[in-house]
Amino acid sequence: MTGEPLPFPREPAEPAPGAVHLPDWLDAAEQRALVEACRDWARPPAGMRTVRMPTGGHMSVSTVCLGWHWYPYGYARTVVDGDGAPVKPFPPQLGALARRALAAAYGPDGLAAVPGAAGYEPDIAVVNHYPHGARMGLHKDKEERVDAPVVSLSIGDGCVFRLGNTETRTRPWTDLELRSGDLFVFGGPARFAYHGVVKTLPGTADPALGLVGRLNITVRQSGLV
Ligand SMILES: O=C(O)CCC(=O)C(=O)O
Ligand SMILES: [Fe+2]
Repeated sequence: MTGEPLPFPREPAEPAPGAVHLPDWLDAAEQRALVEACRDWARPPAGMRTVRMPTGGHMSVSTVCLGWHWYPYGYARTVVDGDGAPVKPFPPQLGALARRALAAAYGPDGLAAVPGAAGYEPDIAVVNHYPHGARMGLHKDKEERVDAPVVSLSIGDGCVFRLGNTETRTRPWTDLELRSGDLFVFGGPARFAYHGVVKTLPGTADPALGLVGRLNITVRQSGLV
């Protein structure tokens, strides 16, 4: 897979108003650095764990949060559904990267038109690891109190990402492939759209990343104090 020419160049796309996909936004060195950072963030205390849902089952992804700890369904400063430790701090470099991401996605002149984009002050990162076979059902990121965009970075195996609508968990939706290094932003009218991961594409990552499965980092602004 890796190293072979792609059948066609992947172009920037706006699959829905406010939702922007920039393929290959992170270079190889940035991806490797984020993989290393994720390894550190994954360590206990307040390390990576699978989230237990109120229905009793566990999510198939493993998750670690920075800044604020997400649990179903809220944010806390400690791992209230785990070891109880204080959540690791949100790294300022991730904030700077996310601001660059918004400028790239919307263009310097487009930022003003997207709520919360121009003065983006993210304070949460949710890091998900998808082992082979993991997926994420359609959901909204709705525990944040403000409508500032969500910045999503994908590393490792590709996946089929489903962007739905804001009203229902049903069609219409758009399926797109997110690959290692891709940036996906959802803000504006797409900020509270349903979305999920239908499946990962095992074996599609560059082995040099030293990563099994897929990593996704979403950067968000909580609006919490
Ligand atoms: O893995 C992805 O691309 C999406 C992750 C996601 O939707 C979430 O963490 O809320
Ligand atoms: Fe989400």
